[in-house]
Amino acid sequence: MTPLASDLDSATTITPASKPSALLTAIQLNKTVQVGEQKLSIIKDVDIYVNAGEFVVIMGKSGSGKSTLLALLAALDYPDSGSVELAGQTLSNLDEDALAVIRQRDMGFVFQSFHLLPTLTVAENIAFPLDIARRPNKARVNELIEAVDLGHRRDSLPNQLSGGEQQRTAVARALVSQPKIVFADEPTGNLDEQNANQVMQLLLDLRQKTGSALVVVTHDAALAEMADRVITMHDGRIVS
Ligand SMILES: Nc1ncnc2c1ncn2[C@@H]1O[C@H](COP(=O)(O)OP(=O)(O)OP(=O)(O)O)[C@@H](O)[C@H]1O
Repeated sequence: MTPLASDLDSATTITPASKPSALLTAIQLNKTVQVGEQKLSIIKDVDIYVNAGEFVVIMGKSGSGKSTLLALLAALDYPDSGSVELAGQTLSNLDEDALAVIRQRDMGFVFQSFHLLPTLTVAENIAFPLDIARRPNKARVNELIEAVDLGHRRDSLPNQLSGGEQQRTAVARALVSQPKIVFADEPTGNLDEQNANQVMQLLLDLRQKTGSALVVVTHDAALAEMADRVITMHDGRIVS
């Protein structure tokens, strides 16, 4: 049977070779905020890409726009203009419900202030991304609890944990569903040096096992040395 023209079209356009190779691509991102009567431009013409499995660090002075950029890349905030694409899907024009599905399925998050659910135990917090995606997996949760060395605290609530233990829980939660990409905003910012090193090492070890890409905003030069690529921001722009 002769193929229809539309079949030929789709066969020629959806080949792996024709897809962009980067996992995450942001093009010409701009973001302004209203401060009193003034519109302040805080992200300016930012182009960025992250490859699958890559570890990218975003550095820059306080106020340079790092956290805002991370929020735009993770589709936690909308740009004024420009687009963000994850695994070939444009995020910038999806509604909140569609974004929530993508965040659950493809993304993990680690924040400076841990953001654990206060009424859930360590084990329940770690299981949460799998449970809300209706893919419960006890064995995987147990594996992650052991990997972050919290077997003895699995039934504790977050307020019964030290800062390091809370962040180790958050790291396990971020990676439990083997997301395509993990975003971390100052993940070691609230920890002493020893705990910071331990949390970072766990994040890197787990990321290696899952193959997830990792984008980290940090002031930590030691962390930047471990990255595949360091992006430096100044006044809302990428300068290197
Ligand atoms: N909602 C907002 N309203 C007004 N100004 C904002 C808002 N969000 C961010 N800003 C400003 O935008 C700039 C960039 O902020 P952002 O938090 O992204 O910087 P940062 O590089 O992450 O800083 P830090 O290292 O201190 O966390 C700052 O000058 C900040 O004050």
